[in-house]
Parts: sequence; structure tokens; C-alpha cells
Amino acid sequence: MSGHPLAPYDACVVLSFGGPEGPDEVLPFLRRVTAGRGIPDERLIEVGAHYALFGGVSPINAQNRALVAALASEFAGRGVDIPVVLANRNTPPFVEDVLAELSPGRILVLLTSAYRSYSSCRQYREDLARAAHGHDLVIDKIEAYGDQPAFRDTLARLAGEAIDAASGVEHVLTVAHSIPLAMDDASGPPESGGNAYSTMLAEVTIDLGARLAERTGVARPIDLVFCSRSGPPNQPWLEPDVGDRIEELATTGVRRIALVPIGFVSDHMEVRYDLDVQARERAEAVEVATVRTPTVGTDPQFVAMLADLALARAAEARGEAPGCVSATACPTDCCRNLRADLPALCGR
Ligand SMILES: CC1=C(CCC(=O)O)c2cc3nc(cc4[nH]c(cc5[nH]c(cc1n2)c(C)c5CCC(=O)O)c(CCC(=O)O)c4C)C(CCC(=O)O)=C3C
Ligand SMILES: [Fe+2]
Repeated sequence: MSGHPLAPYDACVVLSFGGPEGPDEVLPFLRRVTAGRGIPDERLIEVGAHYALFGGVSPINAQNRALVAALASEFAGRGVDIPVVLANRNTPPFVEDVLAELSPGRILVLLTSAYRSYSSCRQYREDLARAAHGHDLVIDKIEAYGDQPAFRDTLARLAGEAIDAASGVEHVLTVAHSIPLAMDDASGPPESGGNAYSTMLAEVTIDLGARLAERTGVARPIDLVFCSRSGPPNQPWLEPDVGDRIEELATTGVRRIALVPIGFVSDHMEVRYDLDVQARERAEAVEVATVRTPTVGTDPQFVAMLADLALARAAEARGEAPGCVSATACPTDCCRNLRADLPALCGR
């Protein structure tokens, strides 16, 4: 057994959503994402058009490759030189292929989503179970990090700098991906009553308000909104929608709003299109200016936090710090799959 600080892990996998990297990849990607999900065809055509606006290339894979490189170099600085590799749910490199390549071995997984819900956590755990099947792999995962102080501090610093640079911001909206209300109800450990997704986001919003007031010297009103709703119109999803809230604020005389994407870790399509194009257009129509602040991306503080969590999980796996990280691991029924009962890895 090697003595590096990430032992007993042989590799670190950054697991993400994936996105198309050319016009021919858009439709297969969308079909894969929405298979069996009851997303109306009109929505698929509409979303396909968003990607077309960017030449059929989502920025997400390049951003994740940059995160992998940043994390590998952070690890190298701490004496760790195991492979750090990207794996995706919906586009190559597919998680099935990556895990087959790494077998046999012991793997630590980091997700590119910070919050608990079926879409942002459990579905990835199901992907891992399916992909690891038949291989000689032991897989652990870092827990949802949306409530980590370093994550919140990174967001506050980046948002504070952007707000100061823009001047005149009167109101702050934190933004996250909407999900069906039924999915939010089932989010998190059942014993804590569900709604972990919206609860974590609400907590980050309140915390960010306090941090921003301190950093910028101005206490601004702040509230949480959602973007990227899909699914059939009669199915309730988390609200308010970012565009609707901007219009409502406009009627009260607000003219300058900061949009802080707390629900995403990089500036991928849901940010570049849904916020930078769509929400901005709706704001301009009611004479509101929007200032979109950066996601955490490869910010050194965020990368260092991921490395800290990885090292803490490794220490625990070696038996040096029992329960220090996995104490918050997902219990069996965490973020329940409402459609099927599929096996999931990395539970308690
Ligand atoms: C919570 C959440 C996150 C954040 C956590 C995380 O980051 O994982 C997220 C991320 C992302 N979602 C993305 C893209 C899409 N999501 C869709 C559909 C859906 N997302 C949902 C939820 C989430 N999604 C849900 C409940 C659906 C309905 C279908 C279903 O129940 O599964 C659809 C189908 C068309 C549509 O309906 O919009 C697309 C194309 C991309 C890639 C962007 C790029 O290409 O840069 C990323 C990072
Ligand atoms: Fe999505």
C-alpha cells in the first residue's frame, strides 16, 4: 500500500453531467438526458436551439477538464500523484467506460453539483452502481458540499467583487436549477423530513446576504429564484422563476439586479443561456440591468476545499478519523428515485 495522502484511493473521478461538443452531438445528448422523463418535444426543440446558438458546443466539458487539471495540480502540491479523471453521465467520457478502465481499484468520486437532490446526487450514485457492476471496484464519494463555509466564502468573494465593479446594484437574486416539487420533497435523508435541496439553497442565500453585506458594506435585499424549468406545464416545479421575479421587482422600481448562480459550479449552458441570454432579455424588456456574477469554476479556494474534503475522506477510509466526513453520507432512502427503485452506491 502506498503512503500518499489520498491512500487508499488509486484514482479520483470527477463525475459530471456532460454536454455536446459539436452540432451532431446535440440531439443524441438531449435524447439521452430526457429518455423516459416525460419532457415534451417542444421543450427538446427549444433547448436544441439554445445549443445551436453556441455552435452546438456546451462549455461544460471544457470547464470540467479545467477543474480536473486544477485539482490534479492542487493534489500534486500536496504530494498526491494518482490519476484525476473526468467521467460524465450523458456524453463521453462515459462513466461506464471510465470505471471499466480503472478496475480493479479503489476510487474517490467528486460530483460537480453541490446540493442534495435526485438529479444532483442520487442519480449520480445510480450511475456509479450501474457502471461499477461486474468490476472489482470500491467507490466512495465526497458529500454534498453546498453547506461548506469555503464554498460559501468563494461565492461571496466572487459575487462581492462583481457587485462592487458594477456599482448601483439594488437587489441580489441567488439562482439555482428548478426541480419538480415532488423531487424537492424527496430530497435529503428521509429522517430529516425532505426538501434538502431547497433548504440548502435557502440557507446559502441567507448566509450569502450576510457575507455580501460585510464585504461590500451595503446590506441589499436578497432572495432565491430558479431557472431552467422543464417538464410538462401541469407539473409543479420550484418557483419563482428568475424572469418572473425580475419583472415583479421592476414594478417596485428596482433597476439593477445581481444574479448569483449558487446552484452551479461552472458557467455552463444553464448559466450562459438561461441567465446571460434569456433572463437578461426579460430584464431588458422591463428596463432592468442584470449583473451576472461568476460561478466558483476553478477558483483556487474552491479547488483547495475539494482537495481538503478528499484528503479528509481518505484519512477516514484509512481509519484515522472515523466518521469525520462520511457522518453526513446518504442513508438508504436519501433523495429517493420516484420512478424506479434502482441500486445506488456510496450510501451509508
Ligand atoms: C438539479 C439539476 C442540475 C444541477 C446539478 C448538476 O449540475 O448536475 C442540473 C444540471 C444540468 N442540466 C443540464 C442540462 C439539461 N437538464 C435537463 C433536464 C433536467 N435537469 C434537471 C435538474 C438539474 N439539472 C431536471 C429535474 C431535469 C428534467 C429531466 C429530469 O428529470 O432529469 C435537460 C433536458 C432538457 C430540459 O428539460 O431542459 C438538459 C439539456 C446541464 C448541462 C448544461 C450544459 O450543457 O452546459 C447541467 C449541468
Ligand atoms: Fe438539468
